Amino acid sequence: MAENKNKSEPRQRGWSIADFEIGKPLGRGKFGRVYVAREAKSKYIVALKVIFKEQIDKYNIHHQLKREMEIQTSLSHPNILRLYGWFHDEQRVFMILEYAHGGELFKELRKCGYLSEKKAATYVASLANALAYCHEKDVIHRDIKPENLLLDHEGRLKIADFGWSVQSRSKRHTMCGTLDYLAPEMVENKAHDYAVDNWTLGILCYEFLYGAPPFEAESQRDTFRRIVNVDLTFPSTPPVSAEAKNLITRATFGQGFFKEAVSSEDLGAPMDNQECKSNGQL
Ligand SMILES: CCc1cccc(CC)c1NC(=O)n1cc2c(c1)/C(=N\C(=O)c1ccc(N3CCN(C)CC3)cc1)N=N2
Repeated sequence: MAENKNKSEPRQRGWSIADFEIGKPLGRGKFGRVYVAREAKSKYIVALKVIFKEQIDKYNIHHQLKREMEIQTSLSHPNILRLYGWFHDEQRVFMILEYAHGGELFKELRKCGYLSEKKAATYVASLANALAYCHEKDVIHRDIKPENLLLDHEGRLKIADFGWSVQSRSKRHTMCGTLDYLAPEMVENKAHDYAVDNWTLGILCYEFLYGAPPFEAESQRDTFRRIVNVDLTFPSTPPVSAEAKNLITRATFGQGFFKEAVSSEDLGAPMDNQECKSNGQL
């Protein structure tokens, strides 16, 4: 992001809309629009997300927006869209986002119908790396879908829109002493926290390779039923390797596998009682 000519001097004042030349609109979400913009001094290209405060009040999304900005500013990974900073005026909140020149991944998917295994594998690997990074920082995105994936000028995948992400409660999940007396839902709860994103990896891999998500159905009710029954079928075309099908199966059916395989490191290493007492946390 733009820095003062004199690198050593931190920016004296916050950003304001006067610092930016606003370009064409890139899209609109439920709560605001995103424009391509250029920082006037450095000519650095960014995406400026504009959210009207009356929308924030109307939908009561102060906490969600605050959480989105805190989480996304704390993340720095090649496959996660950067949030460089933010500012506000009387009516609006502005988020200064990394500009992804390649646009939305789902448009590429809709244009091609489905992707080659090589390209799908590249995207799934990027997603897995980004999600592993998020999970190490106790962040769960929870809304990974093609519409929230962008491409940079080199075609590199960028996860955007952390509006539904949460900071997992894992700190309080660090187990004190033995797991032996914990109820299944406690043991599974922590493991399931992250599994929601891991499940999505399998769904997206399927959609990259077949052009549609695996549990699509006429009605939401039928989709729900297919998901809970993990009603996973592989069409005969396009041809997909056994390895790819295995990855999808393990990421979805793997839920059962995942539960059985939950081990202590998934739950945060047990702390000895002394540390627990000092932290006063479960
Ligand atoms: C408000 C819009 C919105 C709603 C909900 C979720 C999201 C995250 C994806 C967003 N977008 C968002 O936050 N965005 C943050 C962003 C961002 C969107 C973005 N780029 C683009 O949207 C874009 C679109 C098309 C494009 N071209 C299409 C035609 N091609 C020939 C040339 C390239 C080039 C760039 N860069 N940072």
